Amino acid sequence: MASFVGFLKRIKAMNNPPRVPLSTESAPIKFGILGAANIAPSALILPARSHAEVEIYAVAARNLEKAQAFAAKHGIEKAYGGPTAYQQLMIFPSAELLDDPRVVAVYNPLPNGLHYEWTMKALSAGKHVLLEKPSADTAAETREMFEYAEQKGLVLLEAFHYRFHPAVQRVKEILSSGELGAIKHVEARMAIFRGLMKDDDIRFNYELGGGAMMDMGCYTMNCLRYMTGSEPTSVTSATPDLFPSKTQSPSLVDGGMTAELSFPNDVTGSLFCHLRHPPSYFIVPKMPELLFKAECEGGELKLFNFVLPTAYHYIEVTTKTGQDGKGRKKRIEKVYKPAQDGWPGEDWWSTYRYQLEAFVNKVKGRTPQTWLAADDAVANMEAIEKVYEKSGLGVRPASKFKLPVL
Ligand SMILES: NC(=O)C1=CN([C@@H]2O[C@H](COP(=O)(O)OP(=O)(O)OC[C@H]3O[C@@H](n4cnc5c(N)ncnc54)[C@H](OP(=O)(O)O)[C@@H]3O)[C@@H](O)[C@H]2O)C=CC1
Ligand SMILES: O=C1OC[C@@H](O)[C@H](O)[C@H]1O
Repeated sequence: MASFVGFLKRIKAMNNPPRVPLSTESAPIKFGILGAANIAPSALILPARSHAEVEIYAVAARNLEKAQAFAAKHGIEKAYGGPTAYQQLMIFPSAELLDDPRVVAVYNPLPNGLHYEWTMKALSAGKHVLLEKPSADTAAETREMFEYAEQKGLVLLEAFHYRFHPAVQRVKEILSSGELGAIKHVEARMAIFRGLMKDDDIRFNYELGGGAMMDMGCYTMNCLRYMTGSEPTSVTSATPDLFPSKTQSPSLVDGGMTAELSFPNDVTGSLFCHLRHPPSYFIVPKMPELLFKAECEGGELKLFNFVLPTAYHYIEVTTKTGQDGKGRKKRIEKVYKPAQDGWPGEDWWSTYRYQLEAFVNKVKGRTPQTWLAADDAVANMEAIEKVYEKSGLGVRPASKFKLPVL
């Protein structure tokens, strides 16, 4: 009962976070959002409310009314709209989002296939970028974006928000502590049932970098790599469940993907992701899946809900031999707040709120509690490419955009 009440309280506070006044001592970072994206409220606008150094200042959408409605709904001062809203074209006189000198950081939640183009443009305009996952369509694009950010002295973060949550970090700590011995096998699963996502969702659009492996698969791959602390040496099998495209035959879009991987030191990995998991017995919707599991020499560990642990999660640790040397022992841990003194966090902080804390610290030149470096983003994309190559679908089409050399 207490845990159910706790769940309700966390959900309520996460969705209605307290509004803190903007800092008068440290200039708030003014964010501009590219696209009135569905994910923007959860991933940035709500988390920003409880951060004194963040102001969601501008939004740009391809349609002015949409931009204005979004701005009005979320209390955003500036709305840019129309075909040049994301950035001014030379022939148009009005300055738009990326040309607005007040915008310090850009949140890029555009479809995957547009991540590279608009991140490069944002960096070129001198903005820090919080970039949605997966970082781009290809590893080469990812590398280029991070190299460019480095060259410009700007912060670029691929928004793998789950990595900032204390529960996920606790799992990593347990696995690294040696308590369970060497990891032998890891598995990550993320799936939702068919019907939840419409067929015209950006996630099923090949040209926009669609596919389950890009969307949910990027988390599963990231999680396997993070928890093992290594890169897959090979993809031993990759089986797509094709999305029945009306415009592409044969379809190159995976509605779901199952892959088997090899990691160094004889560690094996499995991943499963599905955006339209078919019902059981043709009619019974399957439960959503959000699981990370590690089988180790001395026991096993399960983390239920590794992607959105704030709502609810549990870490189940089973040791083969207890400390007295006998039998199996099982314990459950739940970690909603950082264990280490000095790091801020509330049990209702979403993964996105923890991520925003780190992003702001980085922009402000402070050391974040944790971070995802450029190499991590590139390696994740390389591993996704390996899965697509093995599956026969091939990597997603690279962007045609090239940053003009001035
Ligand atoms: N971190 C997380 O938990 C999550 C991350 N994501 C990631 O965020 C990104 C966006 O996802 P989501 O918010 O669901 O996406 P939406 O379907 O809301 O699309 C995002 C925006 O893309 C813009 N857009 C630009 N060009 C196109 C085009 N050709 N077709 C469709 N839209 C276009 C639209 O902007 P406009 O308003 O200008 O029309 C739209 O608002 C993806 O990369 C996804 O992987 C998504 C969900 C969760
Ligand atoms: O967190 C998420 O959950 C649902 C997905 O489709 C989305 O893109 C992802 O980021």
